[in-house]
Amino acid sequence: MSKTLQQFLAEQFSAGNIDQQLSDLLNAVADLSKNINDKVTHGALAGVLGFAGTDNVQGEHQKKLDIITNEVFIDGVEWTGSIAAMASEEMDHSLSTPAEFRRGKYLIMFDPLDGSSNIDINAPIGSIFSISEAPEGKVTDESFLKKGRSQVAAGYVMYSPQTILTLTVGHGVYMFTLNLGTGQYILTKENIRIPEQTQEFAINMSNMRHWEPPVQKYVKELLEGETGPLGKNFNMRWVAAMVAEVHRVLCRGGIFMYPRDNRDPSKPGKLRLMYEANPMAMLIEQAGGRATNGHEDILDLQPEKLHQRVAVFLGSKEEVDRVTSYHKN
Ligand SMILES: O=P(O)(O)OC[C@H]1O[C@](O)(COP(=O)(O)O)[C@@H](O)[C@@H]1O
Ligand SMILES: [Mg+2]
Ligand SMILES: [Mg+2]
Repeated sequence: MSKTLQQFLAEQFSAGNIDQQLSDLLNAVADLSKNINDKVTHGALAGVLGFAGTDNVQGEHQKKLDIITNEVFIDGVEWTGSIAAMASEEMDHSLSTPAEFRRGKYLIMFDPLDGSSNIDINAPIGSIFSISEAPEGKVTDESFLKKGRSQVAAGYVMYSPQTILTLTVGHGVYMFTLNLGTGQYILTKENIRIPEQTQEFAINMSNMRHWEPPVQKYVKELLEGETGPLGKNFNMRWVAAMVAEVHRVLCRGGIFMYPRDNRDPSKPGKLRLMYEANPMAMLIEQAGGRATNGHEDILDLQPEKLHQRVAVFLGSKEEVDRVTSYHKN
């Protein structure tokens, strides 16, 4: 018989890997993702496409779906009794659990809609979440600034031909596919392992002239293929949604890179540490891969700001080791 997400979480609870509050929270995230999936699937019919006419704290133009999915996340988790506060790409500051709901022991951070530029062209998009324990007492933005290694659960939902929820609670990586007939997430892949070697890379090549020397050198070698020092040909992919790139890496290996570049020194990379890089790094490490910022493992970085950006190199270990070592020279 196929295993549902609820059954999987009940097993993880029995094994002592998660407590009741975390189980409730993960079930709530799964439920709200079905709501997002519904809106995404209906697109123009649901009136969710196009710009909202507002900017987020990072100065990015918000799409209607960025705002709608942020509200779906808030409504979906605030009542669970599992969280003390939440933070999101789309909110300037963290939000404590409203007084009418029971305060729980966890913090959740999310990118409610990842891959915003794909929304209007009906290409893959997703949601990313990271869960850690809340401190005692009042929660502020600073309470969220803990190393990624302290996450107790992380995952993403990918809205594409299939809707897939990928999850780790620190004991391997599991994928669940949404059965649209029954509305249940069914376990479809378990104990995912990323091959150590790969011949596939993903990077936005249009930024090449802005990259730092180690990345220039590495990508040049990738492009030289079997005639270069790496001695093998590489294929390239770019979906423009981190969720889809990480999903591909988890399914068949590869290296995904979003390096820092020299356009704006105040922005060390494009991706956000707290609700993009950290949860993805936890999934990647749990699947036997590696995730660095070119210098250190992402999970060991001490965050300084809620919306901090970071360079990202993640995926098959051999290639992430290589590009990371180039940063040392
Ligand atoms: O515009 P580019 O350079 O292709 O960037 C794509 C990257 O930006 C992102 O879309 C940023 O995430 P948001 O859509 O949540 O802002 C990543 O998912 C993706 O990897
Ligand atoms: Mg994103
Ligand atoms: Mg987003």
